[in-house]
Amino acid sequence: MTGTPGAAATRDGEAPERSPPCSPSYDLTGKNKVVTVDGVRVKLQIWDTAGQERFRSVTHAYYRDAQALLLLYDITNKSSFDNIRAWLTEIHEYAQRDVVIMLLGNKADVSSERVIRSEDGEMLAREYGVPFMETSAKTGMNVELAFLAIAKELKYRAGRQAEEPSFQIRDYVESQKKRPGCSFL
Ligand SMILES: Nc1nc2c(ncn2[C@@H]2O[C@H](COP(=O)(O)OP(=O)(O)OP(=O)(O)O)[C@@H](O)[C@H]2O)c(=O)[nH]1
Repeated sequence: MTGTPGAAATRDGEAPERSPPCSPSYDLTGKNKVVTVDGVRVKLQIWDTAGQERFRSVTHAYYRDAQALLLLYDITNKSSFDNIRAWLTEIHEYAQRDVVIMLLGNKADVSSERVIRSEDGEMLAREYGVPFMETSAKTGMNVELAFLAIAKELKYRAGRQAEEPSFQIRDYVESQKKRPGCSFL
């Protein structure tokens, strides 16, 4: 799932299935996930696209109707990071205009093999105006937060009341995310 829309989330509907990755302890791309946001259960249907080696063979139908796309790169793999721009261009062309996009730099636990600095991820995210954080499917760092932030955004959009203060997903992620190297995950 690296260098690709790692997970596309819709709140309901049909979606292609794909086996989840086996070894990491936390699954970024399980099929369904229910997240409780302010007492409301938001069901996310999640599907994983092919990896970078199959870049461009992914049918647009995979993400055309998605309400949210998690774009993952691997912090130990430069080409996965370089692919993100191409994906953002694709998404701009084919995805829903108001799709929620989040950029994730995964494998944050393997700092010894890091080739992409956090700042590079942050800069790219800023350029495209999307929230960013580093994650680890192995330790679970920021994994729940990624889904919670998406669920909060989708819930906010679905039930927005005029007097309700607006939910800013980027501010929320910045305030909640853990940085690699922090002793508390
Ligand atoms: N250390 C570490 N390993 C990870 C992490 N996430 C995935 N891996 C490992 O990286 C390898 C590839 O994981 P996948 O999730 O299959 O990668 P992928 O990019 O989805 O692969 P394709 O979608 O099939 O191209 C596996 O050996 C995983 O166990 C992580 O956060 N930390």
